[in-house]
Amino acid sequence: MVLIGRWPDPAISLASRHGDVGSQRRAGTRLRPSGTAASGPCNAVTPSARTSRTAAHPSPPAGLPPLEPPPKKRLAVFVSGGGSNFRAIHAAFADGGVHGEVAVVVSNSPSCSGVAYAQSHGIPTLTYPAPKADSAAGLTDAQLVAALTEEHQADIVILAGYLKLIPQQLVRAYKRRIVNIHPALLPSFGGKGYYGIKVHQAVVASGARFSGPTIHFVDEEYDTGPILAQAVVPVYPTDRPEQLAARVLKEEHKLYPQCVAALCEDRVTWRHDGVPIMWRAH
Ligand SMILES: Nc1nc2c(c(=O)[nH]1)N[C@@H](CN(C=O)c1ccc(C(=O)N[C@@H](CCC(=O)O)C(=O)O)cc1)CN2
Ligand SMILES: NCC(=O)N[C@@H]1O[C@H](COP(=O)([O-])[O-])[C@@H](O)[C@H]1O
Repeated sequence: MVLIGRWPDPAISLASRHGDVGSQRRAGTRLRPSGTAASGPCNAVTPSARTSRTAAHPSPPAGLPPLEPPPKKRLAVFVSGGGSNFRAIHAAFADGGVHGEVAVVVSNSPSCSGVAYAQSHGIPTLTYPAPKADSAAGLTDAQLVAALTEEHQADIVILAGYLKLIPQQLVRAYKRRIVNIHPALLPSFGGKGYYGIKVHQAVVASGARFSGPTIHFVDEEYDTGPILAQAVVPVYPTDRPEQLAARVLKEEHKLYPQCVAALCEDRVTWRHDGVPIMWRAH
């Protein structure tokens, strides 16, 4: 796998910048969970972030109360099927690798295994939109926004294999706080009709030699929001779509938890022209 990233001046410290994620809810400045200034941008966080977080909890100056870590970011995760990306993110939270927690899971398919996994771990679940067959069973757009902002107090929204359009009302309520994972290198092979195996069928049919996951911020259309991170895998001319899907999915499960960690630790800033930059914890 080859990682592609932009490399502005690594000396810039993120500690003096405000991330968009979570700054709406916090008053004043707080020590970031890792307690360290970020160093250099990346499109994926290296495993060393975990050790730097351990090393970075400073002992308070004599006579002062111990520093309290900031509250964990609360995530709303949207799924439609197996939820393998949700499980990868949840596992990263469980081992303390990411300073966040899943507050609620939302699905258009209440019987999908992603919902079953959430319920087996005591995570509340919501249905949006209502399944066609039973319109009484799901939330309206307004009810969804109220549930996430008031009842569950979600800081960040994560789309993980979710197959329905996120409504304008939610996109506006969570400006620069909703991300999605797409199994191809956007802007290619994205948009309405490009989901699941259909994406990989199109990539193989095109003769492209590379593919890989894209993590992007969500706007009001499918797959057109600003790109946060990508990873690249080879596409072989002999590949069947299922083989490519498995190769890409393996990279999804590495890249998404790293991006979610950066969002939870306020290590994402925005370039003047609206391009997001993910900074590596050192
Ligand atoms: N407002 C946004 N909502 C969603 C986005 C987004 O970028 N902005 N991303 C999608 C995820 N996605 C690709 O990453 C995607 C999902 C589904 C479709 C699609 O064509 N869906 C079909 C219905 C499929 C079904 O019901 O089984 C359709 O709309 O006709 C395209 C891209 C999640 N939401
Ligand atoms: N356009 C959206 C899309 O195709 N998403 C894709 O659905 C697959 C299943 O996700 P999951 O195993 O996390 O449910 C994943 O490959 C994800 O990238």
